[in-house]
Amino acid sequence: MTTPPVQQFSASVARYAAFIAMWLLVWWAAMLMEYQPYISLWYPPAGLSLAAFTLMGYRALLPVLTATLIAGFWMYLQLGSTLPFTTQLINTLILAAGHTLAYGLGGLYFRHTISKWDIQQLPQRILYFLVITLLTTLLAALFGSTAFVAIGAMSWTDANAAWLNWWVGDLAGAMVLTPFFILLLSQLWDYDVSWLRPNVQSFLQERAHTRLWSHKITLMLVLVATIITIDYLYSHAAIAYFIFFISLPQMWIVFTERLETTLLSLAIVSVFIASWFGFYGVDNHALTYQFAMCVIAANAYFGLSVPSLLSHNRKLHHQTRIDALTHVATRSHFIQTAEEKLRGQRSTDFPLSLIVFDIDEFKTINDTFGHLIGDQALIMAAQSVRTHIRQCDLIARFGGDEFLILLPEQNLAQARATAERLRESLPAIPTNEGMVQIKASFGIVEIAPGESINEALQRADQALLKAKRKGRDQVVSS
Ligand SMILES: Nc1nc2c(ncn2[C@@H]2O[C@H](COP(=O)(O)OP(=O)(O)OP(=O)(O)O)[C@@H](O)[C@H]2O)c(=O)[nH]1
Repeated sequence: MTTPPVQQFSASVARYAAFIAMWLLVWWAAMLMEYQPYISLWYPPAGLSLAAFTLMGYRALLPVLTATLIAGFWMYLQLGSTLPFTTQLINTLILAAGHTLAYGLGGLYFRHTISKWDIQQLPQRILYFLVITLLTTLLAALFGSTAFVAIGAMSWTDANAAWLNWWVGDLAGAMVLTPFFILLLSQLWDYDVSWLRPNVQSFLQERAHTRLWSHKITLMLVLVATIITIDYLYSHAAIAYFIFFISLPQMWIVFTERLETTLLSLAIVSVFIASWFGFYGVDNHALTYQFAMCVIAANAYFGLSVPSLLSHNRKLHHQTRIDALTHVATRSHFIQTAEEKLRGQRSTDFPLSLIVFDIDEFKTINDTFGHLIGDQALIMAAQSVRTHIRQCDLIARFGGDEFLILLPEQNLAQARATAERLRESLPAIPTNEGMVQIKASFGIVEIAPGESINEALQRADQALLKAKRKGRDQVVSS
């Protein structure tokens, strides 16, 4: 059912109005964190604007521009400006356009790159995000300080001195808060942010430390308060640098909590750093704290990619060990295990035997009943063998319809008996022409002293060939 246009329009208006209110709230909250008039460690609206353009695309233009215009007028009101209304309007427009243009360019470009991402490319995504944030905030600082000169609120000399601090403040706001706001906006308004989510669920489920989030965040806040207070009391640069150690408990959260919790704790800690710093009202070491906020956030983002890389790695590792069709071991895993067993066997003198078996007339099964039934025959044969061998034995798919079995502590006679048992227990597969019995030929060897796995495999293959030549469905030893 499609929504009527009037309803769609009012939903969009409500969404834009709510966004503007949120932007102004964030902007107002940022003012509470100022450590000197109009100066705070960071500029949180930068993160919200970048998040809005990333999620909404060009549709964010109107609400961001409107919010920045209202903020501009609000400032004039607070300052009790006596400038004529038209001058205030033009000045505010210039300032708002600078902010909107910079974050619009950055957000739209970031949005454009997202469509090209692969789910496993988290580290590249993070790098993209950091570079785009660096450039966007630089642009915002340059546009902003130029706009201030243009409206006569700053001289070129002042702008020259101010743009760097402006940049770092915007950078801290955007770097720490953009992912948090992206997640928040997507939860409020149902934007698709699957690209933001690393595939870490299985990894997190194995972690034991989840649900202690409140303890972890409390620890971080106590550390922040202690460091800033000691820095305020002793004002030594070395003490301020300790704020970088907040990365450690933050990493603990990254590795043990969900994405939402990680981004929320980053936001809380940064708000706490800025507010605590603002509370003391000093500007000693401001840059240290600003850069610490950026570095802690960037570290946390890269940390987020570790669990996803680990789980991807685990999947690949599984793929190299387990055959995708029959779920028995792969050839490479078999060879590796067999070599390890052979080394162990040489020190203990226990026998070690090998079986190679190949399904008889498998091509005919494929050609008569189709490849899906052929696949089914491979799966059933492998599973049947698996249930008839011991826990310590290993079955692997060598390729096609050929399988290998490793039998530790079995001599040739015992291996022969095992092979006979396996041959007799092979199942029948259901086809549209009734049940068809799977048959196979077996070649067996006992690995001789000094013989390598490859040499033993070649001997077993020769025995298998003999079994085929002798009419199939039988066991031949070598
Ligand atoms: N369905 C299916 N067929 C496969 C797969 N891998 C290989 N094959 C087919 O398996 C057949 C192997 O046939 P062969 O072992 O050469 O010959 P055969 O018909 O079994 O005859 P003998 O071994 O001499 O008894 C080929 O037709 C391959 O195309 C697979 O994963 N699934």
